[in-house]
Amino acid sequence: MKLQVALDVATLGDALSLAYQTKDYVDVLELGTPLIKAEGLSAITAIKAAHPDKLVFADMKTADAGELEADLAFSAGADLVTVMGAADDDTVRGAVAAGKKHGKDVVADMITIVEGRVDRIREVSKMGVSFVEIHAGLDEQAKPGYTIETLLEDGRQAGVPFSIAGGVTAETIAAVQDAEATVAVAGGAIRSAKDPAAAAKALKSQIR
Ligand SMILES: O=C(CO)[C@H](O)[C@H](O)COP(=O)(O)O
Repeated sequence: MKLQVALDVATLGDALSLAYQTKDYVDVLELGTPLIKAEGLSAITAIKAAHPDKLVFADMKTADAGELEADLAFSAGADLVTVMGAADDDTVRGAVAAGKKHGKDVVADMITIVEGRVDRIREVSKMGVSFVEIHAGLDEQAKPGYTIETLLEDGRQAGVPFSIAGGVTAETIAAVQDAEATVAVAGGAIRSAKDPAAAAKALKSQIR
């Protein structure tokens, strides 16, 4: 299982700093959606230039114009780009077409889909995405009673490659691996730690 750090910060300076602190322990550097909105696609280019040996994940969360938006992100240097799993099928297929053109990967972000998530995961997988991100966003996580277990259960059922995002911590990462996720995404557990490098190292050390 790979470890992905979500650089959920609002400035390129903060993103470069967090990436630098955690680079020895993570496989994938994710530019969070707010970062891309704040700094633009050139932030993707800057992170890739600083870390050419890492996979750079642009969390575009594209909801329309899939081919155009994915093409822009890949052209800026992204290795992986997200499209909303809830988007129109043609949006997903468009993003996949851009991925094929660049020889890179498209990930369907299943955020906001709760009911019928496993069915939609299987549908988008047939459209050619490389894997799905089973994801509870920050707002969903803040609701009372949220547990990562609902994400893991859908991953076990889906029968396709998946990542997990939404509350991956030192306490939950072992369960994420047991569910056979291909990638664990950690944002707050690293970003909000007193020592982000130590937090990333602690997560990585639990990956078998
Ligand atoms: O994409 C995101 C929000 O839309 C976050 O990067 C992702 O949810 C990470 O969450 P956490 O901070 O719980 O690890």
